[in-house]
Order: sequence, then C-alpha cells, then structure tokens
Amino acid sequence: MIVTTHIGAKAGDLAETVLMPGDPYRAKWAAETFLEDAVCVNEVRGMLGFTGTWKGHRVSIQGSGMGMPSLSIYANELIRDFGAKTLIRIGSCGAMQQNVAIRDVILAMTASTISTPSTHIFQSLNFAPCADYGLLNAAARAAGERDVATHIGGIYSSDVFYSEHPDLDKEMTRHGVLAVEMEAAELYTVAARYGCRALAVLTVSDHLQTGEALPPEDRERSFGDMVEIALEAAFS
Ligand SMILES: O=P(O)(O)O[C@H]1O[C@H](CO)[C@@H](O)[C@H]1O
Ligand SMILES: O=c1cc[nH]c(=O)[nH]1
Repeated sequence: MIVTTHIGAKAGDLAETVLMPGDPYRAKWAAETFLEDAVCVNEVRGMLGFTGTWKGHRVSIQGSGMGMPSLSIYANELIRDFGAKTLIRIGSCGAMQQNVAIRDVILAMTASTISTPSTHIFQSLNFAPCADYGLLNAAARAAGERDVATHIGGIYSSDVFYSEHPDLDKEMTRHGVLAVEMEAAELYTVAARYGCRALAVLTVSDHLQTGEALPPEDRERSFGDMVEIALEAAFS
C-alpha cells in the first residue's frame, strides 16, 4: 500500500501513463469525457486524480496545480512512488507570437526558463529541458490528422502569471518562443532525471499581444483536441 504525502492513492491505483493538467477540474472533465470506467483515485488537497481506460489502455489524469514547485511534487511522487513512465502535461498557455491564435495547439519541443525547483542541481550549467522525441513526433502526427492549428517549438516556463518583465517577453518573442506557461520545464527536467518520457501539449487560452483571454469555464472543459492528441501520442 502506497499513500504519499500528496497523492492518497494505493499502489496500483495509478497507471504508467499520466496526463497532467494544472487544473484539477480539467482532470475531472477530461476523465469523464475521454476515459472509460474512470474512478477518482486522489482527492488530497482537492488535487483530483482519476484512472480509467482509453481504447483499452490504462491511463491516469492527475492535476498538477499551478507553477513548477507544485508540478514538481506530483511528478516526483508519480514517478518515484507510483511507477509513472510517461507524463504528458495538458495545459493552457499564453501566445507570444502573432501567428499563434487563441485555441491553437502547441507542442512544446523545449521549455526555456529562468529557474526551476531543479536549478540548484545544475550549478552553472544552463540545462535545456526538452520533450521526449518519440512522444513529440507521435503528437505531431496525431495533431496533423485533426482540424486544429498546431505549432511545434520552444515555449517559456515562467514562475509568474503576471509578468513584470516586458523587456524579457519581447526578447523571447524576437527569438521565436511560441508561448508562456508555468510547468513544462520542471516536468521535462524531472522526467529526464528518472528516464521517463514527457511532453507538454498546450492550448492557447490567452494572447500576450492582443490581450484576448478565454473565460475560466473554457479553460476547464473545452480543450478536447489537446487531450486526444496527448492520448494518441502516449499509445501510438
Ligand atoms: O491551465 P494550466 O494547466 O493550469 O496551465 C496554465 O494555467 C495556469 C495559469 O493560469 C498555470 O498553471 C499555467 O501553466
Ligand atoms: O498567459 C498565460 C496563459 C496561461 N498560462 C500562463 O502561464 N500564461
């Protein structure tokens, strides 16, 4: 029997493949919408987790919370205590390029960052967090078969939602960074440490240049393309 500090599930309750939205209610919606026989396996701190099947494959969907310190707790416990092998973030993000529109999907090849909870490990090294290539390639194929605009490239994992660095945002736009979110760099780093596969599949909910922003209910329960792309990539 395994119950960690933050995941109140028993050994075997979680699958080797875990989708990780920041929002626990997106986890609930995605489990109810896309999984068969989904059962709730975690309610600790309201960070809901579910396990069910998709096309016969066992899969869990566990909320990560917002920001890298929170994601890091769940990724560590999922991998070290529950045996997760494939972790795919399904998150919202803010577009940083004019050619990226609201509701477009982004596959994060790399995640630049100022710091993550893992930064101290690397001393003076600027570690480059990157996606698992097999997952990225499979997600690109899955996205290509859907009627959704998809961009593949670098994103920025920020510690803040409300940026006080317009100069830095501008430089990232100038250097082709597609979007900003708050978890992928730590997910990629923790996965690399334990030899696991990781990818972030994101949907654009905000636009830093136009000021557009989707309402909370859309972020919770309308990003179905990214969920299906993540599931198809995980089991291709
Ligand atoms: O929609 P989620 O997955 O939470 O992701 C994004 O939304 C949150 C901020 O609103 C941050 O967690 C950011 O990364
Ligand atoms: O602008 C945004 C939208 C989602 N998540 C972020 O971190 N920033």
